[in-house]
Amino acid sequence: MCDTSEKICIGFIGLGLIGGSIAKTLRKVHPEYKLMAYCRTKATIEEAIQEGVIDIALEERDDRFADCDYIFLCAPVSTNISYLPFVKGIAKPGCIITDVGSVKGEIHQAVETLGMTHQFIGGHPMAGSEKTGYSSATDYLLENAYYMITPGPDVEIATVSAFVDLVQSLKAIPMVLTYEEHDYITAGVSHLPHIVAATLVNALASLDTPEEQMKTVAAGGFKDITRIASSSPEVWQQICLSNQKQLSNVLDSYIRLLVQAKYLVDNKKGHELYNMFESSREYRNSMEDSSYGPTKKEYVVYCDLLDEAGGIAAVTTILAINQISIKNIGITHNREFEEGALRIEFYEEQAGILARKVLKDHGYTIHIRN
Ligand SMILES: NC(=O)c1ccc[n+]([C@@H]2O[C@H](COP(=O)([O-])OP(=O)(O)OC[C@H]3O[C@@H](n4cnc5c(N)ncnc54)[C@H](O)[C@@H]3O)[C@@H](O)[C@H]2O)c1
Ligand SMILES: O=C(O)C(=O)CC1(C(=O)O)C=CC(O)C=C1
Repeated sequence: MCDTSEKICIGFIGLGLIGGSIAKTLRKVHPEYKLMAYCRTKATIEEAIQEGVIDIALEERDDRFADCDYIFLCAPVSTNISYLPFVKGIAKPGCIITDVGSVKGEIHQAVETLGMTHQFIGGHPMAGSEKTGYSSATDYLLENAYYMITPGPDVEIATVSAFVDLVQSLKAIPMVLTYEEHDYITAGVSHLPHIVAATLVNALASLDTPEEQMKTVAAGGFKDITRIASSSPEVWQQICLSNQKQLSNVLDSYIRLLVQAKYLVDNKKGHELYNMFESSREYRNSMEDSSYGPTKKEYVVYCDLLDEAGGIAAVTTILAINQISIKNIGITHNREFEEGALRIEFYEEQAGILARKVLKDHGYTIHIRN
């Protein structure tokens, strides 16, 4: 589909966390591409141009969208749908319109109504964060993340293939599926957890003492499970409204499990409570690191422990002296490593790279896991 003799041109509507991360990654891996964007906030586009990520700032309904080979809709889900009539009118023949929205059913239905099924490929990177905006976007957010792709029924196979290649070039892992499958899966694995996190935080707020002692002592457990409660209300309001049916179904199943858990507590059903925690532990432990979304392999360093007392303390001290923050640390007993190795997880890719260097400089053997 794309005319490869010309520079590939990609346009964005919305340049926040996800649009910004795709643009930054494209700039890194395809420096020759022409990138253009419209963003509601003028300061954002100015920043993106200054950084060399975006070449051309566009107005909201700019004629120059007609030059694009791909147009990425990167606003909240219903807002993306509202831009379809405009992009349909402006897109040149062969231009593929894609989106990054967390729900796919409604946009595919709108695409069908508008007669755009030959030019729309739904997309959804399963990576993100509770943060919003271009300033939180990175050129590595999508790395090792599944990127779900829901092609319109009339898109040519070669065109889907070219899009899959584009996604792969961003170091994401393409997964092609139907929009119905997509919306069922994401209702369970993403939309329900956001409702659980939001309601859990709201429950704590209403249960807390006047002195806010719960808030004061809230530790790792509460914070781990509620990070995503800080996500954008605008983005999540639209997701919940858009995936209403599937979300309502998974909420029903979840509420049944909560009612069951209350019954086990109320009736002191020790054996059943044990089973509940045992089965959740088994399933959770069976998940791969690579499915942890933004916790990328690059953020994890494995190193052999030197044979000395206080081995872990020595490593953490070296990292602390170099001002490298650790997210998590522990010994891993994996067949890949003969004796077991220290697994150190970092918040950022850069921290992992620096840690590898300083630990090597101190004589540690570093393992890269593929
Ligand atoms: N946040 C995540 O973790 C995540 C992950 C994958 C996909 N998504 C999806 O990506 C999309 C964008 O989310 P985000 O996290 O980047 O949000 P964000 O708030 O960081 O960015 C949203 C962008 O859309 C623009 N925008 C908002 N309303 C607009 C309007 N009415 N007209 C024009 N532009 C408008 C904003 O200016 C901003 O550039 C959403 O559809 C969301 O479902 C989010
Ligand atoms: O890691 C996070 O903060 C996210 O919420 C990312 C997350 C999710 O896993 O639910 C959020 C929305 C998406 O559409 C995809 C990914």
